[in-house]
Amino acid sequence: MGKILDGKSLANLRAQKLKKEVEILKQDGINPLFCVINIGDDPASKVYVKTKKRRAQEMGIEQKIYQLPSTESEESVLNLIDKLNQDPSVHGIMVQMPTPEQINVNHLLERIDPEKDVDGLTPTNIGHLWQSDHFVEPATAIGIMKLLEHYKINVAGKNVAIIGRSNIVGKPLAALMLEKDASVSVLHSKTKSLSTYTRMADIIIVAAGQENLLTSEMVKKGAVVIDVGINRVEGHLVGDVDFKQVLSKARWITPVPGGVGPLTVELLMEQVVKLTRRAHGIK
Ligand SMILES: Nc1nc(=O)c2c([nH]1)NC[C@@H]1CN(c3ccc(C(=O)N[C@@H](CCC(=O)O)C(=O)O)cc3)C=[N+]21
Repeated sequence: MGKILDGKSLANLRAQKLKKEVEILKQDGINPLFCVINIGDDPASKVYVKTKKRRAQEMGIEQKIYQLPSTESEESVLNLIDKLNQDPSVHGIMVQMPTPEQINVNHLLERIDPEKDVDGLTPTNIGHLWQSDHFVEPATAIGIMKLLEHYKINVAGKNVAIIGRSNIVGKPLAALMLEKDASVSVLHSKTKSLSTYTRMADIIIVAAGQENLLTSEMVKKGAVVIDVGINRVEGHLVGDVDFKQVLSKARWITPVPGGVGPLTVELLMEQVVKLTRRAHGIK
């Protein structure tokens, strides 16, 4: 029987420390300010934005939400980003994904000042990530690394299988795993035999957005399984892993909810504070 990697508890533990850091900054007259741009009315995005807002409030971080209509032009979002880049009271900017189809998200990311890039997704910061010289990292990917570290799960020399090649999870996680000396396979919808890779893997990360994608036959006994999936099924949340079955085969597994999700939000808050300190030349 596997054990639970409790992302929610780790997020709360880290939040206690972060809250104190924010208090100290505020005593020095520095108020961390985080701006979220949400374009359109994707219901999942609205939930995430609200979750972040609540978390920011708990931390004493100010968050401004720019809710734009689904018809907003790319040009006008670029103008908003320029304005936030130039505003010295703004420490962090993020664009909630996905964006509507008239908008090329890469154009938006290119425009964000890398020093205000809370998500670590600007081309500059992705370059830094692959050069192993980074100061902000995509939140989900770094959250997973912190979770493994907290439970003393070493990745060096391990076979790591990542299912999903997104710019926000799969690719940056591959960079972070390589940096820690893992042997990484990045798998995706065109991979011929997923289980060939996953059965060899000591650590499996599933970030594909497909319910029950990872079943117990695909998992080596004693493996570590990290579920990044968020699927709403009949009003409740499930991940990409057949949790019940895989729990009995794995040594460690993350639940959904209460696994990677809360850590993603916590790491975003930490990056806001990190960028705030950096902007003010602290440490
Ligand atoms: N630019 C950008 N950066 C992101 O980091 C980003 C994004 N776009 N677009 C969407 C994804 C998804 N994401 C989540 C955040 C919180 C939970 C979370 O808090 N999940 C809770 C449950 C929340 C609920 O009940 O709905 C949990 O798993 O326990 C999940 C997923 C951030 N994302």
